[in-house]
Amino acid sequence: MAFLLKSAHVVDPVAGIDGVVDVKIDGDKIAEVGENLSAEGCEVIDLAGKVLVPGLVDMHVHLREPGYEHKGTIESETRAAAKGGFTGVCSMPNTDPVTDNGTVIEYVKSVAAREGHCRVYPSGACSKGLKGEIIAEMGDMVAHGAVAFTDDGRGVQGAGMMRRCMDYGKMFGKVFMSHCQDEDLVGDGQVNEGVVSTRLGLLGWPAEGEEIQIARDIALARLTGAKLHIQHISTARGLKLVRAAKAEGLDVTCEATPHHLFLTEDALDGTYDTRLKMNPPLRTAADAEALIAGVVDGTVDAIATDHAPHAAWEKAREFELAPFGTTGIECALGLVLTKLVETGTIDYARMVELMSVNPRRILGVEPASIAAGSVADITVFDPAATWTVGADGYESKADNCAFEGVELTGRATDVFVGGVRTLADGVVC
Ligand SMILES: NC(=O)N[C@@H](CC(=O)O)C(=O)O
Ligand SMILES: [Zn+2]
Ligand SMILES: [Zn+2]
Repeated sequence: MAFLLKSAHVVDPVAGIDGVVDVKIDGDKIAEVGENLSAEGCEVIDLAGKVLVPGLVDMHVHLREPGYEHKGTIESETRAAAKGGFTGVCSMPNTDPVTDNGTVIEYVKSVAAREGHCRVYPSGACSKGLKGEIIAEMGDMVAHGAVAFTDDGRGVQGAGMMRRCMDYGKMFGKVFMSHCQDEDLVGDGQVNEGVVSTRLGLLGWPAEGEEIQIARDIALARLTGAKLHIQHISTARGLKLVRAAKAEGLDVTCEATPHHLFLTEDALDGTYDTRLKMNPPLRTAADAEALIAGVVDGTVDAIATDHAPHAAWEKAREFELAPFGTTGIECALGLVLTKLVETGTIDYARMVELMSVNPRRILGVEPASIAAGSVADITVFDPAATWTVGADGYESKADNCAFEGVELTGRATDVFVGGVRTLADGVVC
């Protein structure tokens, strides 16, 4: 199938484009980029007023399948990804069975190939069963297509175990993605430890419970030479550790989520809203400010959602009993456009780095560019579309979105994955 995408404002910092041009797709590749391209043999899509960028990749997503299909499925959550403007997601291994061997990787891939609405890049566990005791079948998982190792949902608790995982797993060349949470220190912590936890009478989850493992894993990356990526970073001091590691020349990257950038613990005050319960917890305004500064100065490499669907009945419990996690993949682009681009904090090119170029690079998956010969993974959005999160429901099976009710400007309209249309004028295909 050939498409001529006409008159969009194309932004691609890698190809060095920032202007109105046509893009021709032929089969799974971009055939031509330029002015006034011929429409012969093409379905023409007029994108005047829209912005066209290399396909967005969310490097931190919980698809829940296999095992937790009551929360979400590969079909429903990749549908949510397409609606949000994403061409690919990295799936997390805290499934049941845990994604800790090649067979489960193969299962995720095969369901995604059959039912998925975007590319799925599976991550594999560091340890069997996420227990932190025995190294998972890393080589087997990589042979079947795992792109990264992580025990996300938990951190690897033992420093010696993490060192052995890195020492062994680094030969496969994949990145180690760390969920930093010292379980001994965090215990049953529910929300950020401080004024708000005291006022709400909830057990505190101290910043140090995250920072200790960030520091530890940076030290272990130095010791072993493994590539390290810090997941859902949430504190100012944690970010400072990453900045110092980069200055030292270590191969260390990090991601921040929209909820840690744009929400703070203050949102919890007086609400006990379980949609605002997640790991790591919402932190202070000073932490969020520091993260945004990191997005601007390059310390934060990627914006990833940690999309974590849960069933309504699971979240409709007392705060202490509700599971941790918020959905976010359907509103992430709108949030970044509204809160970072419209405000002049970053430009479109930086947004593309954070949501497309860097996630692909860190995961080591095929790059996508708006250039002839590149794979046709493309995201198109209307920067002027105003909408309210959750007002027309969600494509995700879950509705535990921390941003429900927030008014945004900017929304994905069209998505192509390998030249196949997965979102057409706002409707998932
Ligand atoms: N972030 C969360 O609060 N929850 C995630 C797990 C995780 O990312 O650690 C989940 O699987 O629900
Ligand atoms: Zn996590
Ligand atoms: Zn996660």
